[in-house]
Amino acid sequence: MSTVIIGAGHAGVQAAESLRTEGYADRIVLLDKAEHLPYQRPPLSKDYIKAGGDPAPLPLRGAAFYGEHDIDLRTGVEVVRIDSQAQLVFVKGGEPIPYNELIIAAGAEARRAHCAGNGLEGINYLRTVEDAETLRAQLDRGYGRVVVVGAGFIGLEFAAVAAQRGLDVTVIDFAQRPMQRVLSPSMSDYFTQVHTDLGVKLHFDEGLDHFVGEQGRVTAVAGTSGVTYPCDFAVVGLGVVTDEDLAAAGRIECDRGILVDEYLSTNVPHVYAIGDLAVFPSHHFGGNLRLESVQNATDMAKTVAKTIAGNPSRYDIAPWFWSNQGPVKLQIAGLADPADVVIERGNRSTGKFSQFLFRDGQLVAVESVNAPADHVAARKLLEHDAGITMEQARDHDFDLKAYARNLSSSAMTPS
Ligand SMILES: Cc1cc2nc3c(=O)[nH]c(=O)nc-3n(C[C@H](O)[C@H](O)[C@H](O)COP(=O)(O)OP(=O)(O)OC[C@H]3O[C@@H](n4cnc5c(N)ncnc54)[C@H](O)[C@@H]3O)c2cc1C
Repeated sequence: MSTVIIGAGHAGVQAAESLRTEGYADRIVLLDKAEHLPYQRPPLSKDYIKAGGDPAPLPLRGAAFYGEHDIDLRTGVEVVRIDSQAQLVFVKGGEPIPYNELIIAAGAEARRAHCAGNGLEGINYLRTVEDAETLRAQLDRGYGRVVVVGAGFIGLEFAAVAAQRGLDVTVIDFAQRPMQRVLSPSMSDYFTQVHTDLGVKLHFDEGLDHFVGEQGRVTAVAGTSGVTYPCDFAVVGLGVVTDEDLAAAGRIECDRGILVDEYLSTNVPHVYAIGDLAVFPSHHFGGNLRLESVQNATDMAKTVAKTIAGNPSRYDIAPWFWSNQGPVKLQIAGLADPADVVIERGNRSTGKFSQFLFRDGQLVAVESVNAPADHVAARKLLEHDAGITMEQARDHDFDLKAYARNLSSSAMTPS
């Protein structure tokens, strides 16, 4: 008997560990096409590219961990095909590997810019440690102009570091405001100010039209408004795409990711999908959802491990996320919608506050700025479906921490 895991990222490594924690005693084979010891991605747009940042990517687990847990980690091994009838995975240049249970945890790739000039030198993405190394080398010069395409989390995290390191930073996005897809409008406004204070020039309603180059290297980014932004290099942060080919060839259903049910099972028996590539039914969202976060990857991994170890478990967790941008640690619990009613606690002028978001009178999300205690309390509330009322949120004497503490406790660790 064996479980094969495709992808040794946050989801795959956690799944392997959790299988052992849950008492799974059979063989675990963990495959990754990257050559590295599996590493953490979030620092790549944060501490790793700061001045004097970590010399090497932070490993997800120490090198000894895999042997100690009898996990057969094979790096530099790319899965090229799944035969779900014969229960085999085919790898590049190697023998097919049989499985009894298969977990697909292959993550996602940075979405490429499809426009004229996209093959020029100096156009960068930020997903892997190789990408981060290239960018770090540019940042180490400590000067120059960079244009960031995309005001999402990764683009803005990079922009903040680059500005703090003395570069001239411009960000363009076809959206109307920073992190539009995931933040309330008033929190976006706050981040506009944060980045402006750092010296970042933000241009919204400005799509990427094409890249301009000389002698094979990018020299400017042309926006859809007709304005051209000169640069020495560019960073593209347009989100991610999942590789559906691998799954589709194995007759596994996909729709902008691999479709799973609440047990994280695909339509094919004994095949599960977790992490960035899994599209799952969410009662917190009220529909199908695909999330790109460490919380989602690790919690899905823990859930699927329980099921495979003989304790079928549903995945139904209130999502949470964090992002570091300049002086701000943003933490989000739940999922915001632009139409939500916002109640602010704390004072944004102090740089430490939270926004409580209500939909139809129910608490649905909390966005916290440098307020980790609020975030931890919010996660507890949302996890227990024990939202506070709008009156309580407005009442600054209401003791949120005490209220959350009194809810039956569950394992929670602030990131
Ligand atoms: C720069 C950056 C900053 C981020 N910051 C944050 C943050 O602050 N907070 C947060 O919550 N999230 C953050 N994220 C998102 C978070 O890192 C992802 O949600 C998380 O990595 C998803 O884990 P995963 O295991 O699903 O995918 P991944 O971590 O992408 O792992 C997938 C693995 O599968 C391997 N693989 C793919 N295809 C194959 C194949 N065919 N054969 C073998 N191996 C394969 C890949 O090499 C990879 O190692 C950040 C991401 C990036 C890139």
